[in-house]
Amino acid sequence: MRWAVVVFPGSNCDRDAEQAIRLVTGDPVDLVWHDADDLSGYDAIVLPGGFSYGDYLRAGAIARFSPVVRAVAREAERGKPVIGICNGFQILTESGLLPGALLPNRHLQFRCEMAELRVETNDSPFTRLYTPGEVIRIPIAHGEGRYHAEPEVLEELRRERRVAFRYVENPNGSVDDIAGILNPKRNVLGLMPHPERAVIDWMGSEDGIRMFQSIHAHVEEGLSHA
Ligand SMILES: NC(=O)CC[C@H](N)C(=O)O
Repeated sequence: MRWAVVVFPGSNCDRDAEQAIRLVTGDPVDLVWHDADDLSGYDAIVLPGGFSYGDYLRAGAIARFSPVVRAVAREAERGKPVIGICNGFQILTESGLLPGALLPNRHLQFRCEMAELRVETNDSPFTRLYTPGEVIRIPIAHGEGRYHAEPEVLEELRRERRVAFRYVENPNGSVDDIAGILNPKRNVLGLMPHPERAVIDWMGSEDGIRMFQSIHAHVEEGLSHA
């Protein structure tokens, strides 16, 4: 399988994601500039963290107009796994691929620290190698990570078990302690914590490894049945 890590002007976790995926899966990974309008050659797509367009207006609000976002939507529609990490999550909500919005942290501080997350479902291509209820450690680094959604949307997320991760201790004021959510088809995940920063012992946690392994296993299974 082949991965695309999309690079926007201002992305700064693209190389970390690329290296983490290579290390964990051994798969080929391409860094793809945001003016690409065709991602059909890729099996999994990563929107990495950073400050696309300097977070001007609102994080992700300008990046959503990049040509690549239409290509991401097309591949997501075809069922390919798309993971938006931090700024990638912000771009996914701004572009309507995931519901809700990411607002400035309640305390207005940028938080860069280890976070404990509860895995809420393993029914997704991103979480199949975790155990529901398991607590994992994945770092956060954001200023605009407070997840917000209208009550009807929250109700739907809960009913459809589309909250993938919750914070054990809420670091930013996110509604319902939400750290990551899935789309209705469960092939698009947005999460504020950074799994690519938790793949080697010296990083303080290796709990991100299984996220990339999960995606790899999901895609390879699909390819072997194709
Ligand atoms: N590491 C990230 O992607 C965080 C940056 C993000 N734009 C923010 O909310 O501050």
